[in-house]
Amino acid sequence: MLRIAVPNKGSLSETAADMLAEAGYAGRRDPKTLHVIDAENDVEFFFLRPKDIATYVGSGAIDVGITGRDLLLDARMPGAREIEALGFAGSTFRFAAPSGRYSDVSELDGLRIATSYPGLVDAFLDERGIAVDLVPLDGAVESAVRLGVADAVADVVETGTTLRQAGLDVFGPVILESEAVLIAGPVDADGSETLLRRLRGVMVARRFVMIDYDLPVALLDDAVKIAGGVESPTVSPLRDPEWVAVRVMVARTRVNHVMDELYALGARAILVTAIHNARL
Ligand SMILES: Nc1ncnc2c1ncn2[C@@H]1O[C@H](COP(=O)(O)OP(=O)(O)OP(=O)(O)O)[C@@H](O)[C@H]1O
Ligand SMILES: O=P(O)(O)OC[C@H]1O[C@H](OP(=O)(O)OP(=O)(O)O)[C@H](O)[C@@H]1O
Ligand SMILES: [Mg+2]
Repeated sequence: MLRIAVPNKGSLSETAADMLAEAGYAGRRDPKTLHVIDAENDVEFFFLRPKDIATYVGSGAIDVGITGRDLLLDARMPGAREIEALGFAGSTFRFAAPSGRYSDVSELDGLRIATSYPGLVDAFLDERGIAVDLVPLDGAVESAVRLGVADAVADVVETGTTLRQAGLDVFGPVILESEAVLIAGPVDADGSETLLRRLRGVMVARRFVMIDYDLPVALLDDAVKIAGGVESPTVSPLRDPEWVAVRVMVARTRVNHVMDELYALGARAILVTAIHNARL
């Protein structure tokens, strides 16, 4: 059985569980459940703290897992590696301090830096020959400067709201662009390819919709320039020989622009439908 680690709580847990459910796996009904056997799919799930998942996977105790790229690097487990970005929980990892206090990371030498990702920050600063006094905290790191335990922080930034509310601004280079990732251990486990293919199918279904429309055949080349599909649009004849029906996948984020442009070109009966799953 393939052993899969899934975040038991925090920002990653809900979407990770949703993706696995969409991929056809059995979930858990009770948030306190730590272990689920899905015999039909020949996998078992271990619900673990996201911070610990790279440790389990890197040691080989669990075959694959869902965690954050930042958490994977923070764990510094040589046996654990990213095999696929999963397209959710996107964030950047940044240094921040009271507005205008520092402009470059080199100014941090000898200062106190609060973070809940000491492994990640240490590796980044080490590479640049900067020695700081790391203050490891569990969360709400943005308050550490105001409360006087640190001169600057290094933390997850998504919208920047938490930083702004704490009177902090980012400075220096982007330490890391992070998102949720699928990780694997030192050996390729049986069944991990199937899991990966299923999760890719779920990502396609989340990212794309299907557009169908009717179009005068003379306009087909122009229409394909607007929406070319993943490989090539499907074109079917209509009873009227001057017209064709076209079917094409479009990124969800672009769908309204594409509809506007196709309509302006002369397409009619434009219909958008959801994709529930896919294997490309
Ligand atoms: N606001 C956010 N936006 C996007 N990703 C986030 C955000 N906060 C945390 N993450 C990501 O979630 C992962 C951390 O999850 P974890 O559950 O350890 O912390 P958390 O979501 O802050 O939960 P908690 O602090 O409630 O325990 C990291 O990969 C991090 O980049
Ligand atoms: O840029 P923003 O959109 O404000 O998001 C970033 C914040 O979100 C997370 O905090 P969370 O609420 O998980 O609390 P924590 O710091 O205790 O982990 C993260 O640790 C940042 O503090
Ligand atoms: Mg948090």
